[in-house]
Amino acid sequence: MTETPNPFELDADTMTGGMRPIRQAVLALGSNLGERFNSVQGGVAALADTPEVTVVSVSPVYETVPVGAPPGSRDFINVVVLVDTTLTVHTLLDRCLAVEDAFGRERLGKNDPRTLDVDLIVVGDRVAHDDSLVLPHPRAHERPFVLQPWMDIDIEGEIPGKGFVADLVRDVDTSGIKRREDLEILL
Ligand SMILES: Nc1ncnc2c1ncn2[C@@H]1O[C@H](COP(=O)(O)OP(=O)(O)OP(=O)(O)O)[C@@H](O)[C@H]1O
Ligand SMILES: Nc1nc2c(c(=O)[nH]1)N=C(CO)CN2
Repeated sequence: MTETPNPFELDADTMTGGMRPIRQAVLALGSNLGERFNSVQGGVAALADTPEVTVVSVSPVYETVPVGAPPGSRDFINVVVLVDTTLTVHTLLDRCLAVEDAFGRERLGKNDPRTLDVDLIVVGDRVAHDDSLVLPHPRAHERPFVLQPWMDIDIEGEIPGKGFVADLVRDVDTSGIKRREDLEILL
């Protein structure tokens, strides 16, 4: 006889069946080398194509003065993306790195010009601190090119341990970031 499972009853199978919670993650994409907008557009499309990742929202496009980059570096194109995901944080990071590679990312010196950078800013309230991953991203709270686009699409955004994005953005200099009304990421 087959039994209809009771969805309200948690049994051992339910607990060990590999189900993972859906978390909202915030990702920041940037490019200051090559076809900057095309790389960011392609990066967002590749994330949207990822199993177990649903893109919920994409920010307006910003052109931003490079922060901490070698002299002569070109301005960045930056966007922020909100996703829902059941991937583990390390699988999500691996996917971000693979998307960077697919768009010709070369890993040269710190902050050297790059075709595509995909950073994990927060993943739910997960905290991580290992060799490959730090969450929340340790510099996001001081980066206008992350905070402003994030606030545009998530007025209640928060960096655990740092505060609300709407408050943090008031403490940074946003004079180096300009919205590109002529550009829009399409899904
Ligand atoms: N939250 C995170 N998001 C993305 N990469 C991270 C994160 N935490 C740690 N890393 C590690 O950082 C490594 C180097 O990343 P990358 O060279 O893209 O740094 P960056 O984006 O240039 O600089 P920054 O970390 O200041 O944004 C990655 O291989 C990854 O393992
Ligand atoms: N404007 C801007 N500056 C940066 C950026 C970026 O995406 N935009 N990324 C960096 C390292 O991730 C370092 N500096």
